[in-house]
Amino acid sequence: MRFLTAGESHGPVLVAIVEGLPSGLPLTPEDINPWLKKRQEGYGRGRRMVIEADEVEFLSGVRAGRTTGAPLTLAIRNRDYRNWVEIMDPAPGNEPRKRALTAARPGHADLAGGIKYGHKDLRDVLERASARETATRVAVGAVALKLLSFFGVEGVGYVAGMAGVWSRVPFSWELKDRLEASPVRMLDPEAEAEVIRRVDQAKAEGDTLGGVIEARFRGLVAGLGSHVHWDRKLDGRLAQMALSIPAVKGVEIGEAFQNAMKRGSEVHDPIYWEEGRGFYRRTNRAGGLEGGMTNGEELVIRAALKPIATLMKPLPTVDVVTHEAKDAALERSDTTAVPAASVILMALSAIVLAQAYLEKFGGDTLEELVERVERYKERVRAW
Ligand SMILES: Cc1cc2nc3c(=O)[nH]c(=O)nc-3n(C[C@H](O)[C@H](O)[C@H](O)COP(=O)(O)O)c2cc1C
Ligand SMILES: C=C(O[C@@H]1CC(C(=O)O)=C[C@@H](OP(=O)(O)O)[C@H]1O)C(=O)O
Repeated sequence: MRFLTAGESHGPVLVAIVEGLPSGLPLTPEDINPWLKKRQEGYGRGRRMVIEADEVEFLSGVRAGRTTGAPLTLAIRNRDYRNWVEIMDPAPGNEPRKRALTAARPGHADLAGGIKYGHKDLRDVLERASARETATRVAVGAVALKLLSFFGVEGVGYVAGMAGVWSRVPFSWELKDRLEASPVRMLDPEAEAEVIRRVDQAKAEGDTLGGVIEARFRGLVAGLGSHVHWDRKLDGRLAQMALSIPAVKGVEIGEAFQNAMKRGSEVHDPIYWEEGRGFYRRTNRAGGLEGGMTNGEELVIRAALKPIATLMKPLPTVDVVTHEAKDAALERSDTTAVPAASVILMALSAIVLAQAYLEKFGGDTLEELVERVERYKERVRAW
């Protein structure tokens, strides 16, 4: 399964084309829209999220509520486009550019993208660098998650810490639904209250915030990915996907950074076996991955998000046209997007996992795939 996305942040529409899905997968917008909504939410988001109400349209690949096996085209319209029609017009003209951006924002793609593609109006960079693009990828992730549900796999994304405050309530699947009621996708009400206070404070001071997000999957079979070649290692593939989320600068599988400072005897998860259950662990410090493969335990991936780049109290920069020292450009912006990013991390990880299932089990129809996964599960239980 492969996919491409296209679309600008303030253009008419965002699209994704997904190729390689099996036929027969039940799929309706209701499988996708709740995830798009969650991606828009979270305390600290800016005014853009009040304008948008993301909903997916199927432009190809689905008939009568099931995938056909043909490329699936997902489209999400930008409601904000009506305010940008002239500025985004593809026709020649629009010179001098309206709302041109020339004071490159430190931390955003503006300067490097401008140099690389030769744009002195840095809006030509911003429009595609914007995390708006993640709406389409989350839509693809929701399709992946739907596919995974037929293999008994479930995923969740939440915030481990943000604004300098860690959640002290460890994640458990029984508490999962509580996340939907938390404006910061945290399980710890005390931490949540303190985060909200700090977001308000940062906003009032024209500043921004980052955090640490976590995604988990349960129900995965052992043996997804492979140890035999670098580009088939699942940890590497998950990390690449995670690092492609705008503002993500660090990735951790399991308790990687804590483990690095301990002895092997304190870190590695002893192996046990039980009739009817097969191999299992009583601890999961490895985060469900060994040798670039799932080991049958829960998959745990964490990622670090830097604070948002656009500051309302701007940092010093240089104008790319005049070379004058200036304050960085002010654009409407989020104060923080950590809760949204946790949903993105889960959805994008689901894409990598769905790809790994499709590679291992093949099959052109959902029925074939499910049959093969079930047979493999039985074999592994008895192995
Ligand atoms: C959901 C989400 C929303 C974001 N919103 C903003 C924003 O409003 N303003 C901003 O400057 N950066 C925002 N970012 C981060 C920028 O997109 C990102 O920093 C930029 O593209 C540069 O890429 P890099 O940080 O990965 O180097 C957001 C990121 C995510 C994941
Ligand atoms: C639009 C989204 O996020 C945007 C990501 C973003 C950035 O620079 O990455 C900047 C802001 O864009 P705007 O100037 O239009 O408000 C965010 O709102 C979204 O997540 O759907």
